Amino acid sequence: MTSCDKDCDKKRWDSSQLRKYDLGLEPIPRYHYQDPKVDELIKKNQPVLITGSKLVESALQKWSLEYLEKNLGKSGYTVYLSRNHKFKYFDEKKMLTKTNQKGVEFTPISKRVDMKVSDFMKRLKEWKRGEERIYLQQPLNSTVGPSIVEDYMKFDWPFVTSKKTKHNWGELTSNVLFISMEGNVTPCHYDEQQNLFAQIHGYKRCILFSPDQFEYLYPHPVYHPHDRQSMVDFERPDYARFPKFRNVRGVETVIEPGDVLYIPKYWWHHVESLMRGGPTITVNFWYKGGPTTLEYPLMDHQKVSIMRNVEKMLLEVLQDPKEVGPLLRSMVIGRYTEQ
Ligand SMILES: O=C(O)CCC(=O)C(=O)O
Ligand SMILES: [Fe+2]
Repeated sequence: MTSCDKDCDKKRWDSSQLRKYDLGLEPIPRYHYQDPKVDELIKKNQPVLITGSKLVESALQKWSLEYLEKNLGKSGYTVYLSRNHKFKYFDEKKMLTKTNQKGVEFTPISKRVDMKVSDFMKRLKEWKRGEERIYLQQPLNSTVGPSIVEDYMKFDWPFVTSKKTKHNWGELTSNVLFISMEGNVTPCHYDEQQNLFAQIHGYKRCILFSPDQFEYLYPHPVYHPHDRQSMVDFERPDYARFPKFRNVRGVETVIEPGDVLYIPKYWWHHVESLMRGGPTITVNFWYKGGPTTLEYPLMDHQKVSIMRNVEKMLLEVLQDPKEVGPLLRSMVIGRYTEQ
């Protein structure tokens, strides 16, 4: 990764702003948006950092915190609160409640609240060490004000639509707006959609792992509220429990305003707003995967999808998440394992 420790015209960030992990990482390739290598990589479902595109140019200079506060509108926005710097996503529908007996007993470490943008911005500005950290994550919808609609319409839609068409993606499902405090971390997880991740303000470090790293990253069971998230805490890996994590291999980059990172579906990603780098603003473009043809040998993400379906089916027939593990163990241990 090109750090800006030295030899940079303008020192934008340095490696002391990156959190430290014991991981084997290579750089993510970066190419100008007109370089044919971009589409070669996307075709192969490989990540690529796309530079020089005009995708969110209409927002680049304009979308300051003040502008967004003034123009996002008065409705409530989804904000996560966390006691530490980690914002590990959880699916409330998978939590055990009176009306959901199939759910898992679980106490989330972060909270989801509805907040007016002005309250969020006030907390962001006045935040002091020791207070809960905050992270706004909300799909852009029709309640945003007219100026934001205008900026949005001026995004380079021909650019993203040509990617969608060329690579046979499905429909655009959402554009999530992320407004983060410096130092916030979205821990390692994968999504089931294609993602063009467009940086608008500040710097984010993105660490990605291929779907073939499944067994090194130990995802929570599918029925768990932390479905699609790694169980490994990158800062204090429990190697006794997750021994294969020592062998995980990934790629990384730091994105800056104007950069667009292609995060292929089922690729794991860990995202951190650089420490002491100020707040960050990102908009993603999430596209459905599109139709898949079953060609053999299967691709690694297709195997992950098969595993997800097996887990879902077992819960469906067993009706109790506690029974899924024992059944899988008695099916596999000693029969499909060496021991
Ligand atoms: O920017 C972040 O913190 C997380 C982004 C992410 O996970 C996504 O766009 O899928
Ligand atoms: Fe994600």
